Amino acid sequence: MGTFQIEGGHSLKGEIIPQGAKNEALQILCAVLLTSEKVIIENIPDIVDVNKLITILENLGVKIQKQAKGTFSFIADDINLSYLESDLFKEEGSSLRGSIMIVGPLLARFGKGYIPRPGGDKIGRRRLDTHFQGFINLGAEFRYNREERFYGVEAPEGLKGAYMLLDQASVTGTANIIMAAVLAKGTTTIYNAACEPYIQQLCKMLNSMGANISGVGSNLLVIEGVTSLNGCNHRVLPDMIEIGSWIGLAAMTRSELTIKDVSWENLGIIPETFRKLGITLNKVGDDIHIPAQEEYEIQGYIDGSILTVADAPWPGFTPDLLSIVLVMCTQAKGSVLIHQKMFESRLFFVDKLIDMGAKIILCDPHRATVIGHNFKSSLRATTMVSPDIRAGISLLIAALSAEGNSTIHNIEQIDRGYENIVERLQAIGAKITRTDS
Ligand SMILES: CC(=O)N[C@H]1[C@@H](OP(=O)(O)OP(=O)(O)OC[C@H]2O[C@@H](n3ccc(=O)[nH]c3=O)[C@H](O)[C@@H]2O)O[C@H](CO)[C@@H](O)[C@@H]1O
Ligand SMILES: C=C(OP(=O)(O)O)C(=O)O
Repeated sequence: MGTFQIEGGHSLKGEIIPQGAKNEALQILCAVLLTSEKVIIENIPDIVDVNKLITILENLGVKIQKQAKGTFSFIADDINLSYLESDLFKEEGSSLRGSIMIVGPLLARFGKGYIPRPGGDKIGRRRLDTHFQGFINLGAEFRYNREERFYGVEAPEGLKGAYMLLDQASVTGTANIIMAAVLAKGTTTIYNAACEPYIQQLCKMLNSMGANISGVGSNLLVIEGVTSLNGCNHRVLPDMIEIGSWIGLAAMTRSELTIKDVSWENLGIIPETFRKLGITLNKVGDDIHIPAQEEYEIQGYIDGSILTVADAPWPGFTPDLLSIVLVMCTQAKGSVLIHQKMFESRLFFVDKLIDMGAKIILCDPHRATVIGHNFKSSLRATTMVSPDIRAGISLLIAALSAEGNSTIHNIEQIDRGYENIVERLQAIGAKITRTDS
């Protein structure tokens, strides 16, 4: 188990370059299975979840070559479908959430797709009905082995386009159905589609491969099926969740930071949400410049009532930044209600912040009220265990702000989604070291 040792209470300074987006990369990597031609992807983050998916692709027979840091070529011209029935696949496929998105492309191209119950954060129920109902709508037969928790879809005669209204705007579900539908016969209409930048990027990539998807960026996608797709070059966007994490870090440590090349146009409501919490964000070209701020004051509503930050499908605020916003508010001037609507077990980590001296009331599993200290008293250093990826980075930010030495165990959770974090934080002045045992 890996551990971070952190000496907190120091302000940081400098530039930080965001990695490529984890959740986009996971979709884009699965899409290489849709063609036998060469696909080149740039800006792939070097993080555990992405590397696990690359291993799965390798075991499926995809020829993969590293061309430069973050740039790989993929050729899926000789796929080994027997891997899907192996014990190795049961182990590897269940170790991350993103593996679920190999099912759509495999079903579309080879008429069958299997997956063990995928892993990912333990942050509440994470059902897969939207994915499989979508495949059934396209004509696939579905089976589920309850004992082994193993899912399968088959369509020996091929898929047929259909109209569907998704029961929820699932991000990976929409990606999976899109990847199945691009090679289906006829027209598929997906209403209540998720439209996060991850999905928009996937659609752009698929269109550049010869797919015919319209409505990109909206919740109504129309896909005219084609018989085959060709290769392409694709570049993954900067990770908006990492960008939000660095904004939270700058605020909590009262540091001046510049986050480079953030792709402002793809950040949606994220900058405005941080501004409502009193953070100054300057747009300098495509960078975010955050000046060192002695304090940041949470704005109220026009009628004077307390601000709520809640998650929602895009263009709403992403649930993956709520833990970071929460930790940041522990030192804000004012109070806020954090409402995590999507996941029912994602706020329990606040116990650790309460141990550190934060003023938080967990109202119920979905809602927490935070009363900021306005830096009148700092958080206390402590020893903690990272429960999930975003709680993990939030605890790390708390530790960097707290006076004294903190220890965070189970940092493998953070490794899932943050590249080379120790070196990158050290480069801006953080006192952090890592031990692995
Ligand atoms: C690998 C990957 O890309 N993971 C992301 C993806 O997970 P993932 O695609 O697994 O998440 P889903 O979008 O399917 O659903 C997330 C949760 O929100 C609930 N839900 C979803 C849509 C909706 O309209 N109403 C609703 O209540 C679902 O029931 C579920 O509990 O999207 C999540 C939601 O942005 C992010 O937290 C994850 O980081
Ligand atoms: C919940 C997340 O990831 P995953 O869906 O891969 O568990 C996340 O990135 O915050």
